[in-house]
Amino acid sequence: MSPRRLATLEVRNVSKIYDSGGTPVTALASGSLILKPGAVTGIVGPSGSGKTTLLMIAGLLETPTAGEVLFDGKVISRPGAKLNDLRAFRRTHLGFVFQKANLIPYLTAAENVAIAMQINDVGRRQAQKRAAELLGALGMGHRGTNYPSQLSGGEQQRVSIARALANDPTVILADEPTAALDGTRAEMVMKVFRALADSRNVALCVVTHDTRWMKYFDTMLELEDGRARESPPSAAKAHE
Ligand SMILES: Nc1ncnc2c1ncn2[C@@H]1O[C@H](COP(=O)(O)OP(=O)(O)OP(=O)(O)O)[C@@H](O)[C@H]1O
Repeated sequence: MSPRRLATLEVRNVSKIYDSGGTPVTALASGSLILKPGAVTGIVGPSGSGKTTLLMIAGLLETPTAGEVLFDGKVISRPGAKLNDLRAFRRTHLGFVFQKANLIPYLTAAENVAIAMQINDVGRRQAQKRAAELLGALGMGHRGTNYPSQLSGGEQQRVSIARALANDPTVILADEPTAALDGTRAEMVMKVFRALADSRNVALCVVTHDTRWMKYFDTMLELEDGRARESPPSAAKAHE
């Protein structure tokens, strides 16, 4: 595995308009993000305000209708970009955590993490060793041989975080990662994210409805009707 690059991912003035059966739907009128090493950025806002759309554009899973995405100062995505060509870049530099852990049911926890490295050409032995280390760091070292169905929702989510970390990403993008968890497990996930930023310099971006988590954010972006506005995390109080 090549050593991780510390770099900033910047989403600059993007918008997204979908064609819904001939009718244009503005999912995101305007948004910008700067994800720096060691910083946790929260994206908050009501349902339908464009949070996931912005995250998908940042994660190179959607192209913007206007604007651009830069990594380390170089443009990597813009309108019409071929996202398939960015697959290798995504696998190397980005990690994703979703609301549902989406683990492969017939693989153990350790195999679910290792396979993310093996598809990046890491040998089986090395992948298994690192999978065990990552699960251990997330308090899941004793559950590596369990299948997803044998794990609680919070445990599955920790496995999915280990999987997101497998290739030592520069940036982790998380979409409602705590929405399916109870309070204690949700808080644990947020603490893990904060620790990843603090101790490993990962740049984190977390989409959430839950303003309880603003204490973990360095920067917060509020979306309303597809428009983004940066505010200090303390301003999230207004949502409560
Ligand atoms: N592929 C698509 N085609 C058409 N409209 C879409 C598409 N994806 C999203 N939208 C619309 O764009 C708007 C923003 O969606 P988005 O999922 O980004 O919002 P969100 O803030 O993440 O919502 P939630 O909190 O409910 O997940 C919504 O009105 C949605 O219906």
